[in-house]
Amino acid sequence: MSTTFAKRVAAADWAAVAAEVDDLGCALLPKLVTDKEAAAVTRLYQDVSRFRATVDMKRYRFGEGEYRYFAEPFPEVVGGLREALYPRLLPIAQEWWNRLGRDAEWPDTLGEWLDVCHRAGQTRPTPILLRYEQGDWNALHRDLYGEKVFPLQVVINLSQPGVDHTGGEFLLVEQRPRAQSRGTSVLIPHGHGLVFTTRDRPVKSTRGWSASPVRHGVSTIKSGVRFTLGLVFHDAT
Ligand SMILES: O=C(O)CCC(=O)C(=O)O
Ligand SMILES: [Fe+2]
Repeated sequence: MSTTFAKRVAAADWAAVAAEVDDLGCALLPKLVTDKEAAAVTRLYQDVSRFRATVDMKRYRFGEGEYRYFAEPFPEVVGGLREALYPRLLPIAQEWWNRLGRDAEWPDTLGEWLDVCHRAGQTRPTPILLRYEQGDWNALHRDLYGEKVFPLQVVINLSQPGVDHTGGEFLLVEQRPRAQSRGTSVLIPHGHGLVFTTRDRPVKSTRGWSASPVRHGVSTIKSGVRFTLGLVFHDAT
């Protein structure tokens, strides 16, 4: 079964993905979940036993909408994709830290990296299922949960833009050194992933590489409902 997810992830042109992430801070991935899987994961939202916590985004001023943190054991597609994506994102992360003169501490497999997180006290799982209804939105933010950070993450649109929802564009804002910020918006196709910068990334200037902080969010859902699966690669305190 894990080979299924590895194959889907391998279908991306990873050299092109790396180049685009270097250019824009984010890049679309191929279809990572089938329509059937997307519907099944969406349906899980109602089964509270599959989750460890629910967050009302308005209450924390995170925007409006709701999300739930998956509890272990994860649905196969969640665990399988997270594991298959990690080794593909790893060389990009390593190259970024190399450019920034930082120590790249991530081991070769997700399991080993999560052990590192756990030893540092970041023991709680971070995959989330988000639900946005009409009028909901996600404020620009960064998913940092402690000192241990993996610099890239993936979000998958379980809904079909233009059919299940209008609006609800993924937003990315990059703070450039000594300049105004740059914004990018992406309408993520049904079942596709988007890889994006979690905290900061190297940007080249005349003075060499410097780290540009990046934030992400979601524009207001104009109509319908939008469910997404968020895969962060570090665990939480
Ligand atoms: O719903 C989205 O597109 C983004 C959700 C999010 O903040 C995340 O995946 O970290
Ligand atoms: Fe996020």
